[in-house]
Amino acid sequence: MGSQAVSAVGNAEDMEVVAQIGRGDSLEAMVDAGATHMVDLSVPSATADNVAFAIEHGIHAVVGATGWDEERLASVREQLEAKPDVGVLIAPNFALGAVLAAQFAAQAAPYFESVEVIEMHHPDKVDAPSGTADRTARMIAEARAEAGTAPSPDATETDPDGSRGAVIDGVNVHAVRLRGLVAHQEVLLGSVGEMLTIRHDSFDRVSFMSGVLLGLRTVAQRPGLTHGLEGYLDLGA
Ligand SMILES: NC(=O)C1=CN([C@@H]2O[C@H](COP(=O)(O)OP(=O)(O)OC[C@H]3O[C@@H](n4cnc5c(N)ncnc54)[C@H](OP(=O)(O)O)[C@@H]3O)[C@@H](O)[C@H]2O)C=CC1
Ligand SMILES: O=C(O)C1=N[C@H](C(=O)O)C[C@H](O)C1
Repeated sequence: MGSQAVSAVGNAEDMEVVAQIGRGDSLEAMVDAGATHMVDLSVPSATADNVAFAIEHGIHAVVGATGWDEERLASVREQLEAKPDVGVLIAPNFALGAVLAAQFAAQAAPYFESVEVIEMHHPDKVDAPSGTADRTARMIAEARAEAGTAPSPDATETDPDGSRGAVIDGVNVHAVRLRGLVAHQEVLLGSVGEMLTIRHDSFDRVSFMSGVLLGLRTVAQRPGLTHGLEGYLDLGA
């Protein structure tokens, strides 16, 4: 993702790559190079420190790396209080279709008795479930709670090996890791006699790059923390 982003930014007429940082490199290289924006596509164990450094140095941050829970997001909001002009976008998924699919799933979720999320990725991915699935499950749970929808029915009494997946805010999330895959997600919504499937597929990592560029072009005009690329899109109510 980092290499793809460097190419995408390098090919954009209104942007310039001034520094490329990998594991073991000093973040000071960004400051020395006069960077105004940072794209973080590192790993869950590194991303929070990278963002803290960017905020401290007044650098706008577009973040695609996963590993952002409520506690970390709250910490970013707190750091931004001292830097009110700095913008941070934390986007679990930069692909437009994935952003829309999560929105559609949340919209549909209150109308079905059951809902579960299945995310499918390449086996080199270090985190499970995906940031996208985590975010989708939370959006679904919020929509169902607001509508007063009952929890999905589930008569399971024994599951010693975790076959029912992770449960995020009451929504079961299943993670598949398979060679050949890139990034895919299905939300299954069921009621008696019917099922709606909302599926998105990223077949190539190029699918994420227009979102990275949109983030870079917008983040400075949106001080504070934005969680999810949908915050920069006009998707209606
Ligand atoms: N938001 C989105 O749309 C998308 C987000 N992602 C997320 O982006 C992240 C990267 O994905 P991907 O490129 O597939 O993963 P990779 O593992 O291929 O790349 C991660 C890179 O980060 C480097 N790295 C590790 N630690 C640090 C550090 N402290 N500082 C700087 N760089 C570091 C790694 O270096 P080394 O090789 O030396 O370990 C590696 O080059 C993941 O969290 C993934 O979930 C991925 C796709 C889309
Ligand atoms: O690691 C990946 O590949 C991806 N990571 C992000 C996630 O965890 O949601 C986005 C996309 O699914 C690809």
